[in-house]
Amino acid sequence: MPKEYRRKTSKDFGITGTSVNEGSRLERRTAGKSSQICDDLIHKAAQVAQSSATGATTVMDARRVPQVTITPEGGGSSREIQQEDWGDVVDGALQSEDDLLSDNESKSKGIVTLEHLVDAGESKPWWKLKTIVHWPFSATQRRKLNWVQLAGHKGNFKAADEGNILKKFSENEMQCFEKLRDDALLPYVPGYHGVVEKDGESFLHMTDLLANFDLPNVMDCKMGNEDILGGGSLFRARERPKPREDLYKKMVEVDSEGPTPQEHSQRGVTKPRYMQWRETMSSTNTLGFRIEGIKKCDGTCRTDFKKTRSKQDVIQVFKDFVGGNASIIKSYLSRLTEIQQALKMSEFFKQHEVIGSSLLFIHDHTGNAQVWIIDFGKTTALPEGQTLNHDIPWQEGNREDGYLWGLENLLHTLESVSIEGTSEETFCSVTKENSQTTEGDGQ
Ligand SMILES: Nc1ncnc2c1ncn2[C@@H]1O[C@H](COP(=O)(O)OP(=O)(O)OP(=O)(O)O)[C@@H](O)[C@H]1O
Ligand SMILES: O=P(O)(O)O[C@@H]1[C@H](O)[C@H](O)[C@@H](OP(=O)(O)O)[C@H](OP(=O)(O)O)[C@H]1O
Repeated sequence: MPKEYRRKTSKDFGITGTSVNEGSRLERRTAGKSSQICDDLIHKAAQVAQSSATGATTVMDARRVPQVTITPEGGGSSREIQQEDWGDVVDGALQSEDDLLSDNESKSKGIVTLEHLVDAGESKPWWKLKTIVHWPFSATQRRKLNWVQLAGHKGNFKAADEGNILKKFSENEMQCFEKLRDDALLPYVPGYHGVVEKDGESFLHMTDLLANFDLPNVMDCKMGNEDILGGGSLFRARERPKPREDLYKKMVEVDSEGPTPQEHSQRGVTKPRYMQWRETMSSTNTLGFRIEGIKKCDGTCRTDFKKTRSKQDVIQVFKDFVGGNASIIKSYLSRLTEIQQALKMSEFFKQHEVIGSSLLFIHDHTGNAQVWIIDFGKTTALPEGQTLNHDIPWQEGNREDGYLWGLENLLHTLESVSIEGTSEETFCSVTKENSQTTEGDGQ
């Protein structure tokens, strides 16, 4: 099932939020081998329901890996996760949409060429606009776009009119954009221009954040944690998840000792297990954010940050990303502080579990440096009257996403970059090869 359809249905999962735990902070643990993590999870799972380790933590404190229990659909009592839950091969029908293997080759790792959906036929009404009346689209505007996509699947985005892009439709994301129209976060999210439909396929029409930059440097930082059993993707795979070979291969590529003996023998890893492993290997569990990918102005791209975990590692990546430019770091810090303030004022943020969202950092040689909040595909509204803190640890049922905790750590990390200073400045010269748009395709 295509990802967009999976997303479309996510609102229908009947997510039942329970009381928000305002209380304790748990220490997150930075574990070594993921096999140890898995064992540890199983041993510690019994403590989850009553997990009440108390004590204030400072922002940069490492926290404990969230414990996992598997909750039957429709509520009911939780049970502890068992080794076989991770490794159970399910016969017959697929148990979850995430059991479907995703094609790793289709994951975007940097520069992509965005195609237009349009056909040359001027007389045909290819575009049916749902929420905007006028589509200012002429043949001369139909350029292919050399674009930067640091996460998600290739093909999720299409070129649109000048300065805009189309993203495959997701109900969650559309609802978020609609609500964000009147929210304090509006200046920090891509401009949203409605839903566009063509041949039964829908897209979100939004601002291309790269459009005002010249040879942009781009970084995607994924914020917060997955809600292991909540509105996030693991929710969909919680019941007897099926081991996936593609995830097993991705795990082995990073750490051959990552899989447990059972996972090795079945050559499969379930999605919840993989996602937890991802969080533990990267800085998500220790800092509340992780770097997903970077594209630099020289055209080079990196998405191999799965093991970038310590604060010092992250500092190093940021230093390299800004190429020694202290004023860029200063601009980023100031923009992040604004975002932090806006988040604290935002009604939307209070009422939503923000999962899998990223901060997109963009700067260029002119000194222009901005940060935006992107990707609301897995962001879900809480039940009426419920709100989140976003800075307390996740526990089953509390749906806390750790977003503000991650942001605070991100600010501290950038402050450290600023204090430590940067070595030498590097600049990019404009070349035809890495300029953003290519010639019109004549359609
Ligand atoms: N409005 C935008 N302007 C410029 N670049 C964007 C914009 N939205 C997304 N991107 C780029 O596309 C990448 C993927 O975006 P996004 O996370 O929204 O896609 P996705 O398909 O929902 O990803 P995932 O499957 O990981 O959730 C980002 O890392 C960024 O490089
Ligand atoms: O970053 P990685 O290591 O490549 O791992 C992917 C990443 O965690 C994505 O967020 C996730 O998509 P969702 O967020 O949509 O769940 C995808 O699941 P998928 O393989 O089921 O698409 C994972 O494979």
